[in-house]
Amino acid sequence: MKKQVIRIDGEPFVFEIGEKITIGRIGYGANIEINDQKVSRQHGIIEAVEEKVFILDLESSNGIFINGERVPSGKPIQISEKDIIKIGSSELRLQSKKASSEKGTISKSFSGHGEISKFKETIKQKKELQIGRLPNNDIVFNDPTVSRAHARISYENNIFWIEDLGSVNHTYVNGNKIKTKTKLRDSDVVTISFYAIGLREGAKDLREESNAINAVAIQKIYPNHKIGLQSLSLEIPHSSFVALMGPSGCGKSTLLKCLNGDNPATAGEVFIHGLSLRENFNLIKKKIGYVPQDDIIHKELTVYKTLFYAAKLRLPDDTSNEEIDNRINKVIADLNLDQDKEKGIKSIKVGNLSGGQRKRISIAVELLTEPTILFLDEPTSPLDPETIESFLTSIKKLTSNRTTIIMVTHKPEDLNYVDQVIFLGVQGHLVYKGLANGLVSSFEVDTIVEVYSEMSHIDKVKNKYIKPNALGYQNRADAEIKREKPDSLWLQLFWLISRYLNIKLNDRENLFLLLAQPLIIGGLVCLVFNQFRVGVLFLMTISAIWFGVSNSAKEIVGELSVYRRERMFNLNINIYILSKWAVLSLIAFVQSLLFVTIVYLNFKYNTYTGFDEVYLRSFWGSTALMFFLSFSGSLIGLWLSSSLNTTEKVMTVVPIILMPQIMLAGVMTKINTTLVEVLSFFTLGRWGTEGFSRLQDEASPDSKGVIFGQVQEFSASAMDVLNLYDKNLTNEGTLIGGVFNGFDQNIIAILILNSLFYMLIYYALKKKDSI
Ligand SMILES: Nc1ncnc2c1ncn2[C@@H]1O[C@H](COP(=O)(O)OP(=O)(O)OP(=O)(O)O)[C@@H](O)[C@H]1O
Repeated sequence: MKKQVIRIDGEPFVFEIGEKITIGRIGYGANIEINDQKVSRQHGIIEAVEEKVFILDLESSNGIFINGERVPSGKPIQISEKDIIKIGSSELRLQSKKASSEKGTISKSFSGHGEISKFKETIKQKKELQIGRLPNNDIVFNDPTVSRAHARISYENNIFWIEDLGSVNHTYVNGNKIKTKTKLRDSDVVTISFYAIGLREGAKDLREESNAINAVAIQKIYPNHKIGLQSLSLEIPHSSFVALMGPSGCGKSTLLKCLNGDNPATAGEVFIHGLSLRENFNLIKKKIGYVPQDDIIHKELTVYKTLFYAAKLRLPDDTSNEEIDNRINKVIADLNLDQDKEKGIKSIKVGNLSGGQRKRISIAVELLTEPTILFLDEPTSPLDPETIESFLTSIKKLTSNRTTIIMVTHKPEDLNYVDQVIFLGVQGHLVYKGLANGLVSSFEVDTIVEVYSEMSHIDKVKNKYIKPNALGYQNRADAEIKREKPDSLWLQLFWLISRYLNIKLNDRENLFLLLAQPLIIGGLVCLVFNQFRVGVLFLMTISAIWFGVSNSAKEIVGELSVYRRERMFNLNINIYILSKWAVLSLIAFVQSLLFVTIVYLNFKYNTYTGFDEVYLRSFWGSTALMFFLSFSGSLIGLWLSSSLNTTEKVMTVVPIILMPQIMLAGVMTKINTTLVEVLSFFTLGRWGTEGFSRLQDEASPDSKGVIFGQVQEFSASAMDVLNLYDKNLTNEGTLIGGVFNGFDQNIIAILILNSLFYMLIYYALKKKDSI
């Protein structure tokens, strides 16, 4: 339906062609109410007949003036964008359509669906209207980002009020989140997800009104001064399927990330369904689906669990399991993933699916939130032609559900499925936007391959460059985007831990190896040491550190695409680190327990060692220390995993981190210079071995033992026995003095190192944020 916009004292009011709009004094049920005693109760009418708009004076007392002249009453007068219409002290102007579409801002008003004056009356009569997702509300917005009971509009003491009912995604008035019950004026616009409500006009879905995307003069310059995108403007209508093409490195992914907020433009502004991406990022991010080039799912989980955890992490907390089940079934059906009803895809592990199915599961994850725009970065690249056909057919079907799809592709055959094409030439120049079948002819060539070849030459690209039209636009790219916390940090932690545990438990082979590690290494320690000595403690320390580092080193780098996508959505960095740490600690505990049990039993009951009194003392103390060292090691591993971008690099660096733990522990060789001592402060190897020795020292009674085959009396403790073998681990070193001279102090030293590693992990993860 075509629309016209009239501005009343600057406030827009949208109406449909063919609709009669009444103008009158406030309180008398007119469509446009003016708060002015000079305005009659029924003052005039505005009506649009096709492209022409007329105004009629209903024999009002004080008349209607056009450009200073009073119009005769009872006679429709045609008005244009240039006319200034005065009614009482208010000024009305017909809005230029050109201006509204170029500026790309949302019209703040509503179609009204013929209910314009009734809305206020309804609130007055009912005293309050509740808005929410469930059918028992007075106004139902059936969308996962709307809470069950989201907000309430009420009428008290002749004033209209709006109040948020503790919703997950909040209620906004004129773009500002409301925290308390707030007065609602006629001109105010309440937004809840992509729905808007105004007193004058009632409720409407913003997605029906405006382009899915309006990009106004956006440009991207990377911090290294590389130009990612030359200034360009774009309008993408809703429910369209758009291909984004261009030669390698021309800026397709850059454009995609500017449009979806993953890495925003450095100039210009993007509007999603009329809402500024920057100002409304926290809302918009929940209604955008984005599947980057890499899959955003874990191979170890089943399809159902993948979707279940994604739903738990992304949908509002008040979404019931039944609603989640329904959504999972719907997205599976929407993507044609339920064809094999017999076997059922839900129980299959993602790792056992084909590339095409995996891509669809990544998309299914995104569809759970019913995104209004779906961004896909080269989804068809790894697929064979037959799979592409069924894949794109199911993707295209989504547009009939009001989803707009923007897909980066290199494949000319993909154009058979899309409505529009955006083509970028080298160095980020926009050279074509329009219908798919007009692409080749617009370049006066015969094939798409030729378009690629032409647009790889900068001189040809410059001739075709479509400069942006951004008249009157103010650059607001500096406006700050604040990330919102997830609804509940505890729930996020709970679901992340639960998912991570599931991933670990489902990877049976790896789990078996993790548990085999302490048994094999612990067994070897018992085998090679026929007497309990400091070397055993040293190896316990190094094993603990090694377990921690190796368990965690691949854990972040291996799921970087999942991390990035979830971070963009609402992942909290501290919660993410804690979830990793919690599960890794559990593994570390089991490993430590197994290791210590073997060593303890061996040296206590294996008489071959010849020591009655010297064995691993303090079973639980040793287990606790080994566990503590192992989870400290896992922080080192997580730090490597978060700061390096490939698993290969991480594995290369692991020995560089591990060797100093061995060399600087004071066991292989004496700590005999200040420099070595200072360096040893930064190793867990040093504090761990020393801690173990002190633990033994404190836990052992003065003892008697067999050394070098002779029974000797010891006035001191087992620690001295150990030191008879190796005096290297001493505190005779220069700097240590009395500061860390004790078991407690060893623990404090490790805690200090842990804090340092934690900060390094946080910093490395934070650095991955583009906004
Ligand atoms: N984070 C970044 N920092 C600096 N330069 C970047 C960054 N990301 C991309 N670029 C540069 O911006 C240009 C556009 O890159 P982009 O990845 O958007 O191209 P593309 O068209 O998607 O490439 P491809 O088809 O190969 O995926 C390239 O020259 C690239 O090197």
